[in-house]
Amino acid sequence: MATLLDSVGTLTGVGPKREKALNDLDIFTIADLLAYYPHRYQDLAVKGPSEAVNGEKVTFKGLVTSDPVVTHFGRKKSRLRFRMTIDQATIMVSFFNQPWLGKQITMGQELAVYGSYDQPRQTLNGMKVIAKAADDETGMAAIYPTNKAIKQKTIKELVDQALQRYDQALHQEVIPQAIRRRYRLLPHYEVVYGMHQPINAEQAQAARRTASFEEFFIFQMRLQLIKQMDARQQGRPVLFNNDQLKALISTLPYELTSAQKRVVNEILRDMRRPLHMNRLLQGDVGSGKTVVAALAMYAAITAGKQAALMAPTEILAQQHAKTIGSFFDPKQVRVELLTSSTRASERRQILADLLAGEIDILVGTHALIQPDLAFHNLGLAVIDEQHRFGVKQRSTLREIGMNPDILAMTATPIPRTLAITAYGEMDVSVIDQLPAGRKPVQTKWLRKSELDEQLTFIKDQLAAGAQAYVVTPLIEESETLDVQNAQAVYQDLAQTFGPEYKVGLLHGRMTNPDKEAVMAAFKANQFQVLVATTVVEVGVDVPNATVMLILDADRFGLSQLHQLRGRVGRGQRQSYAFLVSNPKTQYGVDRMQAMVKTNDGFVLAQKDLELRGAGDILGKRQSGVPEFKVGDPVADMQMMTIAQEEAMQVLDQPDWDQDPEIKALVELLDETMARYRHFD
Ligand SMILES: Nc1ncnc2c1ncn2[C@@H]1O[C@H](COP(=O)(O)OP(=O)(O)OP(=O)(O)O)[C@@H](O)[C@H]1O
Repeated sequence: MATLLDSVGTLTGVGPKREKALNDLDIFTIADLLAYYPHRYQDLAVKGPSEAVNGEKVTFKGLVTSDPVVTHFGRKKSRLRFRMTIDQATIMVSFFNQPWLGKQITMGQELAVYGSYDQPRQTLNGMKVIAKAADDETGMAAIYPTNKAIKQKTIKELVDQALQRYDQALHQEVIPQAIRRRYRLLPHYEVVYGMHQPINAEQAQAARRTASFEEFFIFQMRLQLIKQMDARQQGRPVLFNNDQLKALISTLPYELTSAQKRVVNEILRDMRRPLHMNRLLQGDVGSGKTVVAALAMYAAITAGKQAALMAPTEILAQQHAKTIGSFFDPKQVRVELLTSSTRASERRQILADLLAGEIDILVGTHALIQPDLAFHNLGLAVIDEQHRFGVKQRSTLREIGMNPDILAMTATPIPRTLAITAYGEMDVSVIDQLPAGRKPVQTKWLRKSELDEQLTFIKDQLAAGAQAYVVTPLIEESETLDVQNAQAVYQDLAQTFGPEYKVGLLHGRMTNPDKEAVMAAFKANQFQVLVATTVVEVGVDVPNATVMLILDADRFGLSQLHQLRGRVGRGQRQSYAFLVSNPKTQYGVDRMQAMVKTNDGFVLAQKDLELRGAGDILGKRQSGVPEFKVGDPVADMQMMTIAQEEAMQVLDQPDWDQDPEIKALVELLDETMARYRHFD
């Protein structure tokens, strides 16, 4: 029987070559083709000049009342003009650069022309001649996104063919009726027809609304299903020793904040359950995520398991290994660091000890997900700065790591709706409180001309024993220029602050051991000013630093600026962030003002989301936010939230997939489930 999962290759006129071209547009099945919606429409409804609006695109139908005249200008440009009488009115029609039309148009002919209407001049700037426009014809011509190998016309014909052949199948529903009623959504076949062949703009819009919901709903059903399957599959409780944990907590140099205590409990509850943990730990910069991770790892150790922590950069891996090591008695808990710069002999030893179960915690970078690396008994994997690792790495981790519990940490506050899109399959814990005694960072925006004055202020801070970061921006994506710029700033400031104070330099072109050496020296206060490119962006922790000076601050996104600012204000002293910039646009001004106004990462992330979109918050390359074809998860946040809630409720019903009414949905998800099983 024909189903929507048939290959597009089954359509007439689709040979192997065309099929390949369709595949390039992500069209594999009939369902994909029918979900390949137009991105806009041309209103082809025939109108008279009296109904037409100036500047609007219209179709006029009338009699050609003059011979068409072609005028050439230059070598390639031309204009074709003729008069047309429509009802009682006469207008002039022009076509630019289509001289061949002159041969097809003759005086006395009935003609329909689509174009844009200039009312004061009574002219129509023609775009296309419509062959057989009947008076009663109404309609919108769908315009599809295409590639070189596939033309508009081809897509249109294939869609028409599929609509005819698979009409029956379109009567199966994607969204359960109760949900459709609740949100006044259209039945599926009306959506498909309304998207591809709408009669008017209103119908197209109504179809798009339901189509967006369908897309979100299917997406959420997939995520929630994955979550369910994830939870069902692994059933190994981590039976930790509460007394040992309490003992460790009592040795910490500070009291945990109540938010830290709450999330530790959330994590421990997950770990103890015979289900697989997949949890995201969110906390604003400096909120104290590291100690939470350390406690979770220790819990695994008391249960006789190992733990791993993956960081996005070597500097961070190094720092984490140190901090985490400092929480434990080295005789009881062995922490090792493994990065790509670990020496071969040392690496071999680590691998052997890891397999023998002699290492309790392994901290590292991507170097941790190598195929030759095997744990004796990995119970928990902590992934820092989650969004820099993709879903793929997460599954590799599964493959090599015997499917441990996963705790992902991110310092980038993610607005809730974005979180349910990017991390919908994870449970989320939020540390929404900073350790006591922190003074909010004072942020000031200054023009370049005011910089010298501030340097004096910074000098005073250094005199009081504090340290300062100076950050130089990315210049037009060129690392060489970045480095040159950072070097120039470095030399400049070495003059300004020297010889009393020492200045260091850190940039992306340095080798990892060099970077580490610089960071370690800065942390040890061997120099007081660190000039750096954005390599210091995430996670670096030097509590004695109280000044963050960011040059050309308008080149950074809000979330990035907030991350940078988060490098200071980590100790008891008052800290300062100076944003130096002369923004050229209102948008730049808005961003500087937002930074001055609030210290709340969530507020800024929300603002960034509104101003720049999701990719910028989560990092362009690995945003983790899936692309949507029809719906816009930012503009339609509320709809996404509803889709998630409804999807969860559907999945809560035991035999939801037996409902014959939503057969189309079940079929779509079957495929996902199969694919997912294949990964495991
Ligand atoms: N409960 C607490 N009381 C006092 N200080 C704390 C507490 N928890 C953590 N700290 C300290 O706060 C600083 C920030 O902690 P941590 O480095 O874990 O932050 P983070 O959440 O990882 O932030 P970022 O994402 O900015 O790196 C550290 O110097 C840490 O020692």
